[in-house]
Amino acid sequence: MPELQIDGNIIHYEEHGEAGSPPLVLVHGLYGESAGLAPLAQRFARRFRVIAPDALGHGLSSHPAEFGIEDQGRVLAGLIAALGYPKAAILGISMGSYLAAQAAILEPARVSALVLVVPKAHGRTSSTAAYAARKGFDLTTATPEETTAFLAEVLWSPHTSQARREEILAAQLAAQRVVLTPEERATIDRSLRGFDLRPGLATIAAPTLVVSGRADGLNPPEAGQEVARGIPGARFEVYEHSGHQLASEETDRLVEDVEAFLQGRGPSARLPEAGAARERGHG
Ligand SMILES: O=C(O)CCC(=O)CC(=O)O
Repeated sequence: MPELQIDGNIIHYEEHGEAGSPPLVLVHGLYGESAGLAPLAQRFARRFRVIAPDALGHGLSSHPAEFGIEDQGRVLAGLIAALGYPKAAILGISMGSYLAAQAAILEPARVSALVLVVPKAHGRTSSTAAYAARKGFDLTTATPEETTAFLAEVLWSPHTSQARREEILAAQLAAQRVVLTPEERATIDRSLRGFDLRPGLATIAAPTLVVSGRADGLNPPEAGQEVARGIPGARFEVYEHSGHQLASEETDRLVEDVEAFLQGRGPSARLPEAGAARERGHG
């Protein structure tokens, strides 16, 4: 499994699709990892070279004792560079959208386009921690099964059938390679405390598509709209049948919308010299 050293940390990533296709970095959500996005990555792989990293503190990447979303943003930009691309599109889901936007703010030259799915611009904590605190649920000690079952209420829209919920849950749990310890979960929670993208949003030059789910109980459409309003020229879509987790037919729509949105943005050719470095990185 490929990995690279970025800013002194090991970053594990998966790749899907043809090596010569335009690059698309796919970033997972809170407590997630790249493997959980494999079904989506494979769909984007028809048109893109999909690079799906495990973010810092997640999956098989390094688990530093402390980090923040600025570190995560730099890692995403560093990964694009280390793979030999001058720039790449980034699609982030939920927490992944915070990290993607942060990368575009800190390293604008590395980001050709942004797709922010169920984002928010700021928070005293993660939306999940805020929700859990309201309900008196301890996220740090709960098992992945307990957490997902607990979050089902806000993750899925009323349109998502019970069968579909169980299917998604089973796939997510099956894709989990690393079960986070309570300390690791607490570190991830701390990494999102007090984050505020608002001052940087106006500096984002990359063409941006923002997608919210109408029934999202974690990051509602108003949160997505705030993000879209802050980014010059951003396009904002609300998917009517989705919650925080996109409905299956609206996952199809996301793939189509993103393909259409990114089409014509210009593939980012790989730099020859950095491409050589990449081969070494694989070794
Ligand atoms: O709690 C947050 O702020 C982000 C939640 C998240 O990333 C959940 C997910 O979609 O994996």
